[in-house]
Amino acid sequence: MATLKLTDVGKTYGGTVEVLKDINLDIDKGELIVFVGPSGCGKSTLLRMIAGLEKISSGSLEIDGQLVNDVPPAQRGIAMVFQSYALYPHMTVRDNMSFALKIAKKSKDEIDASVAKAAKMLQLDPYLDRLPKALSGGQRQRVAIGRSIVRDPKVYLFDEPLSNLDAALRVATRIEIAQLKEQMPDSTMIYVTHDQVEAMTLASRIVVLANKGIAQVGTPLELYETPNSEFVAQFIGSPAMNLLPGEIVETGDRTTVKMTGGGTAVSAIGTRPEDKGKTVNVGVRPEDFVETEGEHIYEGRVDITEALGEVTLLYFETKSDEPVIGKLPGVHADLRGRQVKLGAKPEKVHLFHDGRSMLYR
Ligand SMILES: Nc1ncnc2c1ncn2[C@@H]1O[C@H](COP(=O)(O)OP(=O)(O)OP(=O)(O)O)[C@@H](O)[C@H]1O
Repeated sequence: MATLKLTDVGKTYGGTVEVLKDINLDIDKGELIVFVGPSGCGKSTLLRMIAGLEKISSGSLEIDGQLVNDVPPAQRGIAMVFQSYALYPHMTVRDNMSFALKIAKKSKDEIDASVAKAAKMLQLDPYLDRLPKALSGGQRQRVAIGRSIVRDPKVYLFDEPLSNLDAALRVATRIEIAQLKEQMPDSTMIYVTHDQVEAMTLASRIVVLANKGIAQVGTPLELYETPNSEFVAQFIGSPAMNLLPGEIVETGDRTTVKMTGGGTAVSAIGTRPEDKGKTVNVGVRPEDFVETEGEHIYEGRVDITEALGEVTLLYFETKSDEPVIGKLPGVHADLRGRQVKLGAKPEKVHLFHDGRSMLYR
């Protein structure tokens, strides 16, 4: 349905507090874009500017090629779903879902057809005559989503829609949102969340916001496999990517790093002759460590094990404050106290210089 184009978008509150600057982003029709980033980085502000609930301080926002900076929210063809469902408590589910269409003076037949279609998509048929208080949190959120679907908006905006739900309901409702998206392949959706799993599973592309701007945009796997900075590397993935210091001793198609703590890392990221001698952080994801007899990136003792059922987290002893964490499938409580040497495949060894990935120079 709709494309969005943000050009040099910025937001300053009260003329002095700059929250966002130079946001450039093209969103294609049918995409589900997820905004993530540390608390206070401006995710909700950006969403609210797109919705028209917050004024855009600088730059331009186009929806389907039309400049909408000064178009009021109701005329942008956008529907927003909040974490608080904001349902009318005295109205039935049916009336809640019909309300906007009644205000828009649609015919009864049209309203009934739209509500029936949305109710079917969201499996709300059995609850249409109930009041919101007789629904679970997940069902209420589905009604809130249903209320936006009946309006057939060009763009759906979700501001942490699942954050009031308990863990099990979050999972169930997340899957429903994914199914809903499949049923509406052309709808454009933008979704703000704190939850890594929601971001990784729902997004066609993730936008990582930090330091007033966009740190990186990419598919979930692009961000996971080729983060452009230490920040993104450590923000996406849990536990975070390990970073261990070292110095480049050999450049070329493959790069060899002498580790400060002893040992050697080989990365498949290529470097130029002038990179020799540069200090770097070697990045390895917890699940990419393998025990080795040969060249190692880390050598030390397993300090603590955390068996989570499907995986065990291994916390290795370190001399610095930076933790070194490994992740193994299955239960391995017996590894505590063991002395290990860890390596990783060169394809899994990231290199960062001055906080930036050497892959992106
Ligand atoms: N009306 C306002 N006036 C002044 N500053 C504001 C206003 N609204 C938000 N801010 C500030 O703008 C920044 C971004 O807020 P925003 O709510 O967009 O962040 P967020 O990334 O959504 O945060 P969280 O993840 O905690 O919800 C914050 O530092 C916040 O204090």
